[in-house]
Amino acid sequence: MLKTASHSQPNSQPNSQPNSQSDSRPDPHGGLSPSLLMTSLAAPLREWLPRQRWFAGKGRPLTDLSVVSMTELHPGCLHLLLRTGHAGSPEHCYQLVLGVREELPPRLQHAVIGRPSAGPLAGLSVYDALLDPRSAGLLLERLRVPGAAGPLRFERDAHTEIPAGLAPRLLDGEQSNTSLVYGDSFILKLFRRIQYGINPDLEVPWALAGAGCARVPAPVAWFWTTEPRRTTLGVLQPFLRGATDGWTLALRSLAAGEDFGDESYELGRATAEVHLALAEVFAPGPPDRRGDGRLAAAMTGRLESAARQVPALAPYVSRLRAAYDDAAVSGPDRPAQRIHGDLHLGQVLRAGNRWFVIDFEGEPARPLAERRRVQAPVRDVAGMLRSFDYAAHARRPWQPDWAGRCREAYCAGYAAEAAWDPRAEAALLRAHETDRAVYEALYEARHRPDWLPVPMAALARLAAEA
Ligand SMILES: Nc1ncnc2c1ncn2[C@@H]1O[C@H](COP(=O)(O)OP(=O)(O)O)[C@@H](O)[C@H]1O
Ligand SMILES: O=P(O)(O)O[C@H]1O[C@H](CO)[C@@H](O[C@H]2O[C@H](CO)[C@@H](O)[C@H](O)[C@H]2O)[C@H](O)[C@H]1O
Repeated sequence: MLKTASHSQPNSQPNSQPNSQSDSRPDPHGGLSPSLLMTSLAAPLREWLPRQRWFAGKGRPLTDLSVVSMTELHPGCLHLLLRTGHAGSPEHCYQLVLGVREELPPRLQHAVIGRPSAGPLAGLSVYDALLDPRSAGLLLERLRVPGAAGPLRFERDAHTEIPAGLAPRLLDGEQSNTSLVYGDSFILKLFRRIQYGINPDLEVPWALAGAGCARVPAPVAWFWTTEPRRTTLGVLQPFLRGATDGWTLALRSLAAGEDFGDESYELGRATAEVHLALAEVFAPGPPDRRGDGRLAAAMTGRLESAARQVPALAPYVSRLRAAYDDAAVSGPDRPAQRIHGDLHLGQVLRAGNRWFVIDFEGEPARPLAERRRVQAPVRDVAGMLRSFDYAAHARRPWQPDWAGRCREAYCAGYAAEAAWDPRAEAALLRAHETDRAVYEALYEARHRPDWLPVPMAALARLAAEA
């Protein structure tokens, strides 16, 4: 049984055994060194990367591109961890699965990355192999039959049956990562922007499943790399067939002029249930001691850093600081605990009449260590409240009353389950909402500049009220 792997003891070495899929040939890359590979790939990748939704360096010239690790998954299919650098910014690392063919058939034209004009791949077609059903199928096979390929390790929960040959399809829609759905039975999420270490999107659902929390789909297989250090790369979990995400449901409700109060109330209950389970399985931390000003200082630091990257924030900085200072008053110092960390309507799925919570990665722009830290549970509440505001903005004209009713109902549902009401901690909630909107401004500026006005409108409001 492989259940002892990366989850229950995230800092221990896993038990994976090489199997028949492991590369046993003396030179798995056929003489292709990473630097030689980049003589072919640098030019097409410079064009292609900035067009990807998950690429966090939009609008900033790419100064460096280098290979962190390179593994042949099967002939003509390379797994890459790629380091990117931008002048004056920290480096990022991305996961790519590249296919190489002489000619791309028409059905794969949408996956093309480029046709290198130099180096060992000159004249060949390079493409995103996750869009190729053959490579996607072979990836599932790797997970089904645990083992190693170069530095990559594939593991699974031996108790869950994963049938062979499930047909893959790429999940369409807006995503920060890339997900493949297999036979409507499983969904594999490949993390695109990689931060070294165990990803909370594997760690947290695994722990919650172990504690019997039925609000979260449990991981059934996963893969990770040993290079440059142990890092989660992808997670397979059951696909909730026929589920609809909260964002889609909220927009439908707005379009139909309907109330979303009952749904919001149930969502509040589901959030509290997950929080209670998290408090049970992960050790709590010392409360945010608001009185000592550390919380306000941390939020102010994030605001100032975001304002350096998003100039539109600058006019609001001094007023927004006041919202943080307001929170730095004495109040119930609730213990900090592991939370979702990036809770919004896109992270909740309703299947049947039940809400599920997914995507425990936390805010992708934050350092991994920070995302795995204990935080105030009110932060997740603030995230969802912001999401009602996003939905209300997505429908013209802006519908603040709809959002207001959702907020009240959501908090009431949370209070019914958690036995404390987030609304009773108004200043703290407001500070977290502001901090969250600052994060959103940074996220939108980097990934979806057209959406920047939504968090900016909230920040203008919050600043005016401060
Ligand atoms: N277990 C699941 N069952 C059904 N759909 C899922 C499941 N997990 C994720 N999804 C779908 O995939 C989308 C993206 O998943 P998510 O984990 O939020 O990825 P990302 O972090 O890349 O945004 C979700 O909005 C949802 O529509
Ligand atoms: O991709 P993730 O789900 O990990 O989260 C990131 O992308 C989200 C957008 O897809 C972003 O969420 C923001 O936009 C949503 C509407 O599309 C809205 O419901 C959220 O409230 C808002 O924060 C999220 O912040 C980001 O981390």
